[in-house]
Amino acid sequence: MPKSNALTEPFLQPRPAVIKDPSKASGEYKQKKRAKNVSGTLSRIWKYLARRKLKLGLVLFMVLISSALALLGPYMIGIAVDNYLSGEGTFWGMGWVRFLIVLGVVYFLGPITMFLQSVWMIEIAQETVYRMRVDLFSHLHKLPIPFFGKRQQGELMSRVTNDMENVSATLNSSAIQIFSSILILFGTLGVMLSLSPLLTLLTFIVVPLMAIGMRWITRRTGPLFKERQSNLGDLNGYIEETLSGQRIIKAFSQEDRVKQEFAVRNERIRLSGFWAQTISGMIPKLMNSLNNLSFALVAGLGGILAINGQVTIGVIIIFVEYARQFTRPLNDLANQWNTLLSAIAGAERVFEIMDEEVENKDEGKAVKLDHVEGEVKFEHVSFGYDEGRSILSDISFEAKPGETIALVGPTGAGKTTLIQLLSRFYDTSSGKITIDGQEIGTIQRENLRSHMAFVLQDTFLFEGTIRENIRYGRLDATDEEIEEAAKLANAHSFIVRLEDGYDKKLTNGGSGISQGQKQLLAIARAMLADPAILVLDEATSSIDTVTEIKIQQGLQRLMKGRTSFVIAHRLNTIRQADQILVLKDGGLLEHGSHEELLEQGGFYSGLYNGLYNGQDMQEEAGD
Ligand SMILES: Nc1ncnc2c1ncn2[C@@H]1O[C@H](COP(=O)(O)OP(=O)(O)OP(=O)(O)O)[C@@H](O)[C@H]1O
Repeated sequence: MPKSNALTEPFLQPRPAVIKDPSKASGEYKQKKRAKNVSGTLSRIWKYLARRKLKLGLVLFMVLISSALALLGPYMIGIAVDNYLSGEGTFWGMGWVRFLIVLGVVYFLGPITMFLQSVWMIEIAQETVYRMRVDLFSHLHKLPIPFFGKRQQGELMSRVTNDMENVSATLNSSAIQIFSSILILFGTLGVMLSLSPLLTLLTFIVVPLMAIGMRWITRRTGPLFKERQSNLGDLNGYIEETLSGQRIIKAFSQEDRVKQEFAVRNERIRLSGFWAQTISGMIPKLMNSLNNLSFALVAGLGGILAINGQVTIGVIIIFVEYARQFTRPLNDLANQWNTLLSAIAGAERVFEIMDEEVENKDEGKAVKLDHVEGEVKFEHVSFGYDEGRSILSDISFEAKPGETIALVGPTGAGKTTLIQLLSRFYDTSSGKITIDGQEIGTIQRENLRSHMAFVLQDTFLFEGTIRENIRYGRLDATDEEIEEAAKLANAHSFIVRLEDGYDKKLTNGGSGISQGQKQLLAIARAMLADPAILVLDEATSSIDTVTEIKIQQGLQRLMKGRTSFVIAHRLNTIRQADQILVLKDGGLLEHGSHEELLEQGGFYSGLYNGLYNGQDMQEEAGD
C-alpha cells in the first residue's frame, strides 16, 4: 500500500453555537477584565520583552532623560527670573545668550527623546506581540480536539485578536507612559519639596479633591463601560450569528424580526455608550477646574509668602509650571492604569491557552510507521466523552488490509465516535486499537493521521484555488499529480469547464461550486494523499443522478486497495462492504457481511427486509 504524508481533511467538529450574550454565556468572559495572577503574567510578558534587553535599556534611558528635561525647563526659567530680578546678570554662571541657548536645547531635546523612546518602544512592542501571536497560533494548532469541543469559537477568536491587540496597544504606549508619569510625578514632588515644603503642600492640596472626584466619576462610568462592552459583545455575537445564518433567515423570511432584534441591541449600546462617555467626559473638566484652583492657591498664597520674603518669585514661577505639569501624569496614570490592568488580563487569557496541554506532549518515544498495510483491530474498546457516560462499550472487530467496513446504526449510536477513536482525536477509555499490530496509542499522532484520509459529508474547502485545495492532500504534489488525482476522482471534467479551471479561486468555503462538486474535490484530495486507511462519511443530501454516479465511481476507485471505514447511507455501499458493523446504543449489535447478517435474521435483516424501502439505511435504523 502506498504511503501518504499528509492529512487530507481535518475531522471537523460541528461548529459550536454562536454566543448570544457573551457576558451570560461564559463565566470566563465576565472575569475577562481582571487578571488572576498579575505578577506571574508580567513575568511571562517580561520573558518576551527580555529578548530586546538592549533596546529596552535605551528606551528606559530616554524616558529618564525626557522626564529630567521636563523638570529642568520650568526650573531654569524660575532661576532665570530670580537672577534677573536680583540683577545678578549671570544665570548658573552663564550670560543670558548662552543661557537661552541651553534653555532652547532643553526644550528642543524633550520632544526628540520622547519621539525616540516611543519609536523604539513600538518596535519592541510589535515584535513582542508578533512572537506571542506566533506562539499562540502554533500552540492552538497542537491542542487536542476535545479542547475545541469545550470552547466557544468566538471566545477563542477573541483571544487571538482582541486580547493580543490589547497587549499590543498597552506595550506600545501605556507601559512607557505609566513609567514616565511616575518619574515625572516623583521628580516634581522632590524638586518642589526641596524648594518650599509649604508651597508643595498648597499645590498638592487639590490632589485629594482630584482623587475624590475621579473616584466619584469612575465608580459611575466603570459599570457603564463594562455594560457597554458586554452589549458590544452581544451585538457582535448577534451579527456573526445572523451573517452565518443568512440562508435560514431568508428562507424563513425572518429579515424583519432580525432587524428588530438588532435595533434593540444597538439601542442598548447607544444608551450605555452615551452615559459612559458623558460622565467620563467630566474628568478633564474637573481636572482643569482643580488645576486652576491649585494655580490660584500657589499664585495667591505664594505671593503673600514672597512679600514676606519666604520664597522668591522664581520659585513661584517654578511651582506654577509644575502645578500645571504634575496633573498631566496624574491624569495619565488614572487613564492608563485601567488599560494596563485589562491588557494584563488579556495577556493572562492568552497564556492560559498556551498552558493548555498539547496533543503530542509525550510523543518523544512514540513510533513512526513508514509504511502501513491497513490492518485495523479493535479489541474490547470502550469510550465515553464525559466521565460516567459510556458512548461505546466493548467493541471488537478486525479489518484486513483493503477491506471495506460499513458502519450502520441509528443516529447517536456512536459511528462517528468510533472513527474519532481510530484517528486518535480521542483516546479509548479501555481496550486497544491497533494498526498493523501496532497499538495506535504508541504511534505519533501526526504520523498515524498521515496514513489516513477523510472524505466527509461537509467538505471543508479553504480560501484559495481549486488546485491549492486539492494539494492540501499532499503538499509536495506536482500539478500533473493533482490533475491525475482529479481525473481519478471524476473531478477533472467539471474543473476544466470552470472559468479559470484549476486556478478558480474558492471563497467562503467554496460558495461558487455545488455540494456534489465539493465532494468530488474531497475525493481528489484524498486520492492525492494516497493513504492506506480511508474514512468516508457518505453524503445524505440528495445530489443529481449524474454527479451521484460520478461520486460513486470516484469513491470506488479511491477505496480500491485501501482499508475503508464508511458511515454508509447507500444500500449499495453497505451491500458491497466486506463487513458491516451494526452499532446500537454504543454496542456492536451485529457484525458480518450483508448475506451473513440477513441470514442471522436480527436487527439488520429486520431493517433490510421489513422497514427498509428507501435510500437511507441510517435514517431507517433510527426510526
Ligand atoms: N464531543 C462530544 N461530547 C460529548 N458527547 C458527544 C460528543 N460527540 C458526540 N457525543 C455523543 O456521543 C453519542 C454518539 O455520537 P456519534 O456522533 O458518534 O453518533 P453517530 O452514530 O455518528 O450519529 P449520527 O448518525 O447522527 O452522525 C451521541 O449520544 C452524542 O450525543
